[in-house]
Amino acid sequence: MKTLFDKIWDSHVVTAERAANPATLYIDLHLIHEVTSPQAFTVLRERELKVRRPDRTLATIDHSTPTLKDPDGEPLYVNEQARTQVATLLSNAAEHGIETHGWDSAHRGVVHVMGPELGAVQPGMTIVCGDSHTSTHGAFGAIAFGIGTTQVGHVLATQCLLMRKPKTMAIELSGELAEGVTPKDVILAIIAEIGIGGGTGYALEYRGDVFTQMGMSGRMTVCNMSIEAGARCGLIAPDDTTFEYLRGRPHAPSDDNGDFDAVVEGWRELRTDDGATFDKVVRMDASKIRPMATYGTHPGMAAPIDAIIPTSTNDADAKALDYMQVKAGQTMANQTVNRVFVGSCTNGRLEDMRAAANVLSGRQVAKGVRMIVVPGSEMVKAEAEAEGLDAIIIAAGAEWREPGCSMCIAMNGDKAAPGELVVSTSNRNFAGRQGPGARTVLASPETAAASAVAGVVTSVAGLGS
Ligand SMILES: CC(C)[C@H](C(=O)O)[C@@H](O)C(=O)O
Ligand code: SF4
Repeated sequence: MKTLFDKIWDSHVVTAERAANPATLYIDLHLIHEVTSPQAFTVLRERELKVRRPDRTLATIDHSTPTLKDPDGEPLYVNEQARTQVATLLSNAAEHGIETHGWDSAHRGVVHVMGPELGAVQPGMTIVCGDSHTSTHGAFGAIAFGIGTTQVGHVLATQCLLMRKPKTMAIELSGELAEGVTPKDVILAIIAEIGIGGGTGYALEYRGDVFTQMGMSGRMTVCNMSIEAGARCGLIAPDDTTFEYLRGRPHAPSDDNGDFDAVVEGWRELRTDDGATFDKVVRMDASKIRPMATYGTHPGMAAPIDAIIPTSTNDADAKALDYMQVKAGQTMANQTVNRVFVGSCTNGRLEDMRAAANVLSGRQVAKGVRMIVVPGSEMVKAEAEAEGLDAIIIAAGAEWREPGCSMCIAMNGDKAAPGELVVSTSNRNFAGRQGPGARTVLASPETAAASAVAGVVTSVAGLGS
């Protein structure tokens, strides 16, 4: 009897872990972007090595790409460094024959949005990327984790990675979600419960009806933030929702002649066997989860929007409250909002755009609030526009931008001013993440849009009708 994680791990071990030596793990898919790959390609060049499996490598540009273009359609780079970083990725990938989604691709986007959209991410795979939020892809029942630039080089050269096997942790949610509670609220509640170090050393498996009832978008939101609980990867067993999402996508197994269904039969084995044991089990009651917001400077400092901010028990937490200009005993509800960002690999998918547009429809962004909505990929942008979501968002007074990481990390110039409070659908609220001195409040797209309308932090319910 095995857990899902163990099944996938065992089927990818090339050489086993022995006392001093980590296991050698075969990697099925290597995603690359402009920030963490340049150095790795330089090393490859110095050693006169080739990319071992260009066909298992997929490149995109996302972090340093501007979300505004000039009237001629040329991207407005924030500086030369950003332009060079993007150009370097494009030339490295071309030189090594890697499928690349640059400015001219209808599939360009944040790496963790576009990879799944292409159907490149599949159940049972091992997936890496020089990016901590690679955990996102665990939503497909894959072992997916972030690696450093040195390891990016190793994988480019060998398609393998040295790694020690993590322990396994089940996160079991029972009961049903209350109305208005979203996948983002679920993962924020989980991180608030287990803490930002709670998952360290573990691979998480999210279990229970709450997750099986989520669409792929919601599952990706949850798995995306596994790393914020300290776990390098988090998985959800694949099921019909997963298989139907993948059917017909460009990189998925062909749907001709019943081929896809034959592959699905194998994928159905990818679940934790009844009676298999985890190293640790965390149980939570899903019905108690409420719309969440962060109040501090890490994602574990999260609570229901109208819950009292707890008194700090250590200096770091006290400093975080100071930075956020909030006090223990207050709530996040009704804190004045300056900016709203909807986007990122956590909440930049079509469902998230719909959620934001749904709240904004027939309403106006409050005076003094600047809201930008950034689709996670060109596909998300095109699909959202086909549904008319851009028109709703623009009519409400928000900006509709080009796809990319944007204000999630503020590397491309999209940032908040010092002291500004940003309600953001991204995954990290670290001090300065969205610009020096900027204060980030993590929340769902629904809460972000409602807060934009109200001008203060609020859930959708708080807007009234
Ligand atoms: C730039 C990249 C290495 C980084 C990551 O690893 O996650 C970024 O995507 C982030 O979200 O902080
Ligand atoms: S959207 Fe944010 S979290 Fe995701 S890859 Fe980009 S910078 Fe990292």
